[in-house]
Amino acid sequence: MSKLLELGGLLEPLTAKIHNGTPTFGTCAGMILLASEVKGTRPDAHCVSALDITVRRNAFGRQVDSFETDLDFKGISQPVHAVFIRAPWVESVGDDTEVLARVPADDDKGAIVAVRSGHGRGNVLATSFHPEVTDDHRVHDYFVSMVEESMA
Ligand SMILES: NC(=O)CC[C@H](N)C(=O)O
Repeated sequence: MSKLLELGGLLEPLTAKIHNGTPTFGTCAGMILLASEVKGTRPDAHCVSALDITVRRNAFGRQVDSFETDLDFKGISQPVHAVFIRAPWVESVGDDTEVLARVPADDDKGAIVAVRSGHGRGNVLATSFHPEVTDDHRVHDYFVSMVEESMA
């Protein structure tokens, strides 16, 4: 993903736009791109460093280890059904990064799978899972609220 952005001359303007405050939501590979540190990636991969997080690519295993589960998501009242497709997880977060969801604690040690910058005020959201493949729009609604707050 970062290679294509670089080849297309988009990496620099996209990075600048995100750092200038444009609300941004990354899912899965998008989370990896937004991270400040990435484990298990190519040495020449770039990241946008819009979130102070360390992520590990393919952390839950190979394509056949893709799975679905229900998650508690901070700011959304009922559990969210989450689809993980060869997903990354977040290994650590900086002081200014809010953890919004983890996989259930008995699975994969309760790994962090949703984060937001700036403790409820930041403009950058990322999930390890793919809310765009379900009919549940609540995570997208959460992002729309972030966009509205950024314009208030
Ligand atoms: N569904 C996805 O976006 C998968 C991401 C991919 N496994 C990666 O590490 O780049």
